[in-house]
Amino acid sequence: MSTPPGPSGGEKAVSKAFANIDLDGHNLPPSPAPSSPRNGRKYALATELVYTDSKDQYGASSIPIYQSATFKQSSAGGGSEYDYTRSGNPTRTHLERHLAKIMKASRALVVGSGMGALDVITRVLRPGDEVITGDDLYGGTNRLLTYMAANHGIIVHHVDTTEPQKVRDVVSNKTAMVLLESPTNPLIKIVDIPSIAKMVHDSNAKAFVVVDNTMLSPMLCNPLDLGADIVYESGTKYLSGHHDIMAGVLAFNDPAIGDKMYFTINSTGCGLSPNDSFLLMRGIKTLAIRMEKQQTNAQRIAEFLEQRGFRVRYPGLKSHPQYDLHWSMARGAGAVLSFETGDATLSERIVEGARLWGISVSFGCVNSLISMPCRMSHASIDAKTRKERKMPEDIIRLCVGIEDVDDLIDDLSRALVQAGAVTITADGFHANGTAKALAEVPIDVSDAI
Ligand SMILES: Cc1ncc(COP(=O)(O)O)c(C=O)c1O
Ligand SMILES: N[C@@H](CCSC[C@H](N)C(=O)O)C(=O)O
Repeated sequence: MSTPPGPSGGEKAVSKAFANIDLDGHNLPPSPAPSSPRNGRKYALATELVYTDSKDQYGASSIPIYQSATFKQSSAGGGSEYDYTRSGNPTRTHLERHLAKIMKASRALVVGSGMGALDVITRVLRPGDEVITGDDLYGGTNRLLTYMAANHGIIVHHVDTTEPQKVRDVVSNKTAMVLLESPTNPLIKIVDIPSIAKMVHDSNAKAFVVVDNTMLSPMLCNPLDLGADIVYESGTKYLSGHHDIMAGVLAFNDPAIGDKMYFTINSTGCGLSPNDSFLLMRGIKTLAIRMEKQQTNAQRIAEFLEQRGFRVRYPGLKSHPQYDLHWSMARGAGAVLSFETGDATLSERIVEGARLWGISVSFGCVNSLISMPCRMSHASIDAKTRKERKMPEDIIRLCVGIEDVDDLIDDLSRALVQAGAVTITADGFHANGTAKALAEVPIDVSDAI
């Protein structure tokens, strides 16, 4: 891995912008609230999400959109806090400081998409470096790593990250990065982040442990507290919450990592635009209330499907084989669940029969979505690899929104009946055929490669 270049124009402007350190050692003001009210108690995250302060000349209660590419300097020597929006912009900085606070990081940076965030992170890799990652991971992540392996000389090991021993077996002094998702997308497998992070750091102090926290958001999990060096997420999902922007977020505690990532963002020009920074900032304020409602709905729907005899993957269900592990790391189960029918054509009929549930990729939005990952979000993983990784072609993913849960259940029930996935009985209806047979076999999270 390369060492970061020394600061030049743009970096100087940003280090100036990060000159204030709060009581917790965060380089954060003016955006966030003070870390604790007068009695010394920490503010709850729901409070921190909403509260922001700024030095705006008119006291604007929401951050103004500094829709300007350039900033006038007071002298020929430049040196003002901002000079050019690719290098830094007040709206983006406000958002980054707010995110650092809520992600419990010393620094956060924002870019144009979740994949953009991973691109920034993986630019530290050099030919010959090795990356260890999961066998169930988001299709776009798999695609980027495959591209890097084919074109940039990176060696990628896909292992079952639900078993830390499998990671241990491949860690070496060539390991530059261990990339984890938990829960995984779409098999909802849980990864023991603290054990893997400790083991990786003990084996190779130079390796970065990177966690994609998109499925939980900072509302439910802080991977930096669990031992990760870098956390990133797609701001397109829960953080913004309305599927009206694309964004990516990165956060770290080590200033050297932050400088390296900032250098890449400034060099490649992928920083989030002022307008999208404003929208992401607005979305974040309602994260707590959205997530609370979404996961309450998700829990009801997961229980409904399980009671009706389907095999359901959701960490809010006691039947999830890694229930305890999940709750040792997270404050909630999130709002993405998947279930199987054992028959891809049947799944297709269910998905197409839903009306309230939009057939759409993505998750974390206020609207409920239904999809077939193997044909949609994970279609970029070829069929042979999906088979090797034991990804069920019939799996249906539900991304639960904030609608009335009974309406969602009604709509899903109608789709299940219409598709012929259930048999109507005196006490309601129950999964039949392949779905029923599948549910009799408990989920084995380590059944992939
Ligand atoms: C787990 C996960 N990580 C990263 C991404 C990439 O985010 P984006 O679509 O914002 O690039 C996605 C979805 O796209 C995802 O599901
Ligand atoms: N066509 C897109 C698919 C995006 S999937 C978005 C999201 N991460 C999800 O899991 O639904 C692509 O090729 O990337």
